[in-house]
Amino acid sequence: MFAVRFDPNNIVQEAVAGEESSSRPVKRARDLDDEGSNSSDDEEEDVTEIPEKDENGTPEAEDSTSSNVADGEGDIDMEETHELPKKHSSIISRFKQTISLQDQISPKDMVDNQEIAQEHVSGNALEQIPQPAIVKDRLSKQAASEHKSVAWLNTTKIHYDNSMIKPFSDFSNHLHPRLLQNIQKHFSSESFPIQTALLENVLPVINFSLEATRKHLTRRVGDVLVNASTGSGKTLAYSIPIAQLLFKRTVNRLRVLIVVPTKLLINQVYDTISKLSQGSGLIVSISKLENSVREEHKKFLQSEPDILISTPGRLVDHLQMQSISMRNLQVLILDEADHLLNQSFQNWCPELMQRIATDKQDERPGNVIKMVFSATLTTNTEKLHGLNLHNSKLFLMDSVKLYNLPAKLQEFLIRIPTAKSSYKPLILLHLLDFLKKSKILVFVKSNEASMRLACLLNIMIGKGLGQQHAIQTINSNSSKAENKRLVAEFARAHCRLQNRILITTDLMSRGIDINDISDVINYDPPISSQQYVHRCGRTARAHSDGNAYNFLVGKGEKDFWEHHIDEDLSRDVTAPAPKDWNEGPAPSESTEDNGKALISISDEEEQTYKESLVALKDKATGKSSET
Ligand SMILES: Nc1ncnc2c1ncn2[C@@H]1O[C@H](COP(=O)(O)OP(=O)(O)OP(=O)(O)O)[C@@H](O)[C@H]1O
Repeated sequence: MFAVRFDPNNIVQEAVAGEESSSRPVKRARDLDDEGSNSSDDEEEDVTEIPEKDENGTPEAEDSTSSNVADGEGDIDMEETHELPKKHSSIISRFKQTISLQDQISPKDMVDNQEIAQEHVSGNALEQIPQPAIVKDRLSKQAASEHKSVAWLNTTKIHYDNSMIKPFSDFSNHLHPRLLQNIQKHFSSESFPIQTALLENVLPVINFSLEATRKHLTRRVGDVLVNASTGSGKTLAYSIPIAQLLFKRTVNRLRVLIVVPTKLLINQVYDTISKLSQGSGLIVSISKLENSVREEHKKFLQSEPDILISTPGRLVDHLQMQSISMRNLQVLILDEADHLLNQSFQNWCPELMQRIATDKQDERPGNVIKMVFSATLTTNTEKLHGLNLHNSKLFLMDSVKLYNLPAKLQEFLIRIPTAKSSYKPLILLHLLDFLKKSKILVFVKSNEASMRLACLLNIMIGKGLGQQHAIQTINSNSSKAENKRLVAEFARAHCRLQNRILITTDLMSRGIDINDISDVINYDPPISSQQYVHRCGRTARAHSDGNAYNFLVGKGEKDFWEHHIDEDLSRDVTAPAPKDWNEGPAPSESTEDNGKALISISDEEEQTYKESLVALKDKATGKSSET
């Protein structure tokens, strides 16, 4: 998982050189893939764990992609780079999309090619090669935005908004009484907006089918795509309908399969469904890498689960071992679907689709209800097409921008002049001092950078620069157990006396549900709008407040944020607009000029900072660091 090993000798050169060279992100995922797929999207199954070996002693297939993970930058989706035929079909598919978009352009918006041809070839005897129409800028921007979501065109859009909060008791006619009781007891008395939207649309159809004829249940309900912000309660949104569907089942058969990308998510989903299904006798099973596949195989044969939660790799193992049958499958759920669909190992998706068709002896779409959830739902036509969707409804808030941010997220842009980029760690320390009693995640571009930064901050604090903060880092030098312990400790920690800070790579950007993280700092910029959404989504969860701070060095990073991240984002009408920290006011009662306070560095501080860098180097090379 953590492929980049810590090289202490590089520690100081990179502390400075790395900061200086970071004014423009080097390589962007957007350049590689429309989806912005990136290293973190190929991470293995447990954010806190080191790659495991399978029974033969070889690394698990999922881990094979993870060697790129720790270094957030410059990573390329393995599938995109190595599977040429697939790449060709993707290019052809995009070409077709462009042609179809071009068909929608009205003649008045075309720029006359002939005129341009005249300009360029006059005096030249060569004949102009026919060119596609050039679209005027206004329309090209609009077309570009539509082009991004062209994969969603053939869906019925169901819009919802943040006002759609309802008491769960309003659904009492549609929910089994015990299920309603479980929801109110373990979760909440009110549904979140995406839950309201989904329950209103899906529950009546499920209940009608349960009472009338079950024959066409799956096709009647149709497929469900959900593009809802991080922390909006998607897990409960899909768990309630499936609990309602199965609450009165009499024979245990595998009827619901939930595929998630990480072990951590398996546990969260299992916890939710177990609480919901109390009193129903439903058998909910999980399948994950740390369990013995043979033990699981035996268990599933002895007692077929009603609901199985698995990661894709382990699912394929069970399909191949015939541990489970898809014959009675009614619902397939893909959680964090964009992440899952970016994973191509073991060809899990086509393999699963093929197996469903074979076991059900029905290859037509609609033989299983597919529910596809993400905060950054894929806009890749090819990937959605592979799911064989039928009568699909797309739940979304905004049809112009791609992704929604949590309603109560406040974003800050902290612009750092390129000349000051080598002081980034010190500027970070200023910010940490500014935030009080906070639980903070700091995202950096690589595993090594996280270790270096944590070490440097602790040295600076030790030398009297800034206040006391509890700073930890998730890194590969620690054991699997140690990383797990650190995350658990961070989740439990109170911040009454000092800030709790976890410095991490994008390993922590998905699937972490810690509701009291108050601040996320993008110390190194994310490489795509998707990554930004997931990082920021670790705070402001479940309709709580949260802040995201974006360090933007020089014009390059600011432009990148504006044109490649912000452009894809939609914010609720009541949500605060991003604030430029340099223009204040910052989230503090302080009346001083916060922007300057953050980036201005006194001579004394500069001196101590330089000493800290030397101490860091000494520490890395094994010399005594104390002066
Ligand atoms: N109706 C509700 N009322 C209060 N809290 C809720 C409700 N529904 C869900 N939650 C809580 O909100 C938190 C976030 O939910 P969940 O993890 O399902 O979000 P998500 O949309 O899947 O986020 P992400 O995309 O980041 O994984 C959880 O702690 C969950 O228990």
